[in-house]
Amino acid sequence: MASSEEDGTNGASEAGDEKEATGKRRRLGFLATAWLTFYNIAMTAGWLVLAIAMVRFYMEKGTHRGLYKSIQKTLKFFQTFALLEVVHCLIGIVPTSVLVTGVQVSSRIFMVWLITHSIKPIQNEESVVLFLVSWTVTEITRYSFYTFSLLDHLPHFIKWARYNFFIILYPVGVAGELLTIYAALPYVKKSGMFSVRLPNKYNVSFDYYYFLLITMASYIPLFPQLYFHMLRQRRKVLHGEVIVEKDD
Ligand SMILES: CCCCCCCCCCCCC/C=C/C(=O)SCCNC(=O)CCNC(=O)[C@H](O)C(C)(C)COP(=O)(O)OP(=O)(O)OC[C@H]1O[C@@H](n2cnc3c(N)ncnc32)[C@H](O)[C@@H]1OP(=O)(O)O
Repeated sequence: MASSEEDGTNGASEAGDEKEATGKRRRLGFLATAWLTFYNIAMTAGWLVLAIAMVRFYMEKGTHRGLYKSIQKTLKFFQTFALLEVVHCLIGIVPTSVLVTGVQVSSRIFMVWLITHSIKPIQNEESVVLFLVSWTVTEITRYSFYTFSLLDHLPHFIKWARYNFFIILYPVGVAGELLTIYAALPYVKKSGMFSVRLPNKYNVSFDYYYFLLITMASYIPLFPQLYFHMLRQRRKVLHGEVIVEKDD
């Protein structure tokens, strides 16, 4: 292998990467780096456990029916734990927008707790498998990307996967979520769950059925914002474009 004196490039670029990585670590500080490394390893492991459990269930049962019930505890724990990512943004230990992360995490928490946990008749819909598989592949990729980045040993495939898988997985996952909410509408309308009717002493009414319709409509303006954010990140990381993010 040519020595750095001969080509003057390998050594310089490697030194530059090392300096940038060290700078990033220094910028974060030891405690933040240690916490984020632990957090990302734990989340990678959690979503890997979920992936293995889903594959084993399907191989043993040959059907998706009952799959959600078999993995719901793991899903609820690790997806709820992801709320910490909003805190990471708020305290500034990750450079992500609070708004972007907040919308992403709230949509997941909404799907896990206010849809699939709360509306049992839709737990065996194929659309649930659609978003579960999308989420799982995405999160294993994303958290392992963060882990390897913090450890300064980022495999090229992980970096490539982080900024390419979402191109397909994001729309597929959103389709799964919207189809699941749509499948829940008849039950929500008939049961009147989570709704408050007039007259009541507070003189306030709330209809969960119409709330779900509004939530589905909110995907139209909100999802493209997240998707374009990822495309900007992709251009920045894979093509070295300098992206000046407007202050979110
Ligand atoms: C009450 C009802 C509410 C309902 C709300 C409805 C809203 C509906 C609209 C929204 C619909 C979305 C539905 C979601 C569906 C799916 O997720 S389907 C599955 C596929 N999904 C994806 O591919 C998206 C995955 N999500 C993300 O990537 C993130 O959540 C993100 C916030 C969208 C983008 O992440 P971001 O962090 O901005 O990009 P990165 O390039 O990964 O990171 C930027 C920099 O930050 C560093 N960083 C971030 N987190 C960490 C961490 N944990 N540890 C260490 N470092 C971290 C990262 O390293 C980058 O650093 P730099 O390299 O220095 O930039």
